[in-house]
Amino acid sequence: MAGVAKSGRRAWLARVPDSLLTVRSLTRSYGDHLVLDGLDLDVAPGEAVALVGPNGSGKSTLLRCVAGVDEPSAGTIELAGRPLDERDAEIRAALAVVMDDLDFFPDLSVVEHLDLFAKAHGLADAEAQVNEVLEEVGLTTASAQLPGTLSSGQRRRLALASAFVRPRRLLVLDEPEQRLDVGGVEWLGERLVRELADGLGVLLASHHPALVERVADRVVDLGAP
Ligand SMILES: Nc1ncnc2c1ncn2[C@@H]1O[C@H](COP(=O)(O)OP(=O)(O)OP(=O)(O)O)[C@@H](O)[C@H]1O
Repeated sequence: MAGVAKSGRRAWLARVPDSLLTVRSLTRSYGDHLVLDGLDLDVAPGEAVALVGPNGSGKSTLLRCVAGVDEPSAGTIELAGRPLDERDAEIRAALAVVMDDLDFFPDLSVVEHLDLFAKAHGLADAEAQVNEVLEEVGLTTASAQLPGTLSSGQRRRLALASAFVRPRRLLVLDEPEQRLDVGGVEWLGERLVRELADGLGVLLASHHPALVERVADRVVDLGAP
């Protein structure tokens, strides 16, 4: 499957040449441990690229570099032709990230978290958007709860919901299927397919072959020799 665009469902992608995410010669080492060695990667609008590979092969490292929370040792990352820089408001507005290590404000409820994300990004209809996403991820009845009182799967749903209440052009998702129940993974796949149909780009790392098969146009195996 690697490097091969799926035909049919999104065959029109062949006519969308612009790269949303452009990674060139990306190298990341920790001390003398070379994790990523001169990696090139493109994600086009409406395209999903899945990173697969064994534990420790560098998937999260790559995603952290793309998310701007880790510094490449060498190489360049551009989003819609602009160098990745979290001080750039357009970059911040374009990039929605859900990483492996979930991070919440302990004193903000579920609905307050989503409000914060929506309002921070200047969403005009923040309340309606938040309510819609709460319903979609099944957290309406838990909306007044603090993150610490949620189950681990509910916390994952909250993290995903935060990405869907804000503007975005590229979704960066590190093992988004983690801790979701069967229905949750089903919903996630369906939601990502809708995001792709709306022209968003998706870069995800996953250990869930069925999710990868469902959403990914291309698979990059970081464990391949
Ligand atoms: N801050 C760090 N300092 C030192 N080594 C690190 C650091 N971050 C990651 N590494 C190393 O980089 C390698 C790649 O880690 P990474 O988390 O990217 O793997 P992964 O493919 O996401 O694995 P998994 O499937 O387990 O999530 C590992 O050997 C890890 O120990």
